[in-house]
Amino acid sequence: MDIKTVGLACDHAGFPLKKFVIQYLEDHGYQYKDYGTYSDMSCDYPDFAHPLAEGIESGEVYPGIGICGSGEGMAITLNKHQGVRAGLVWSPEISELIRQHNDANVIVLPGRFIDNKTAEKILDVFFKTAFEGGRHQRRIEKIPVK
Ligand SMILES: O=C(CO)[C@H](O)[C@H](O)[C@H](O)COP(=O)(O)O
Repeated sequence: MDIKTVGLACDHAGFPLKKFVIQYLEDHGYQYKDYGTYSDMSCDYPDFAHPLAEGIESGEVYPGIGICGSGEGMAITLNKHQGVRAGLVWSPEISELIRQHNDANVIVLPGRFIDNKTAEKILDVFFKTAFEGGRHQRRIEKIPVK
């Protein structure tokens, strides 16, 4: 994938894993923009998911990484935006598939259910995997609500 500035968003439950992800991005030389939250104080994931989605839709960031406890709240909110294809990922295999088949522009991680090592493997695969196009292009074109 053609990485520009990586967009980040999390809630309090995703904050510990986001700190690890930021270190990962810095270690690999990736630029990033962090839409918050910036601590583990209890907060509401939509307040950070919507700004990330808007950053994806405007082209300010690509790709995005969303993190909350289960990943579900982030994924549900991000996918309300027509320009976002966010995939919830818990294994490297799913990470590969959301790029190959779904051309996901945001990866969502369940911060309370994966460890740092697994997150690292998931991100390695996400960043290096290309969209396959073909039949999958036809399918993603049918996703937006007319
Ligand atoms: O959105 C979620 C669940 O679908 C996330 O996992 C949240 O991080 C979680 O709900 C936060 O829970 P908490 O009890 O308020 O810490």
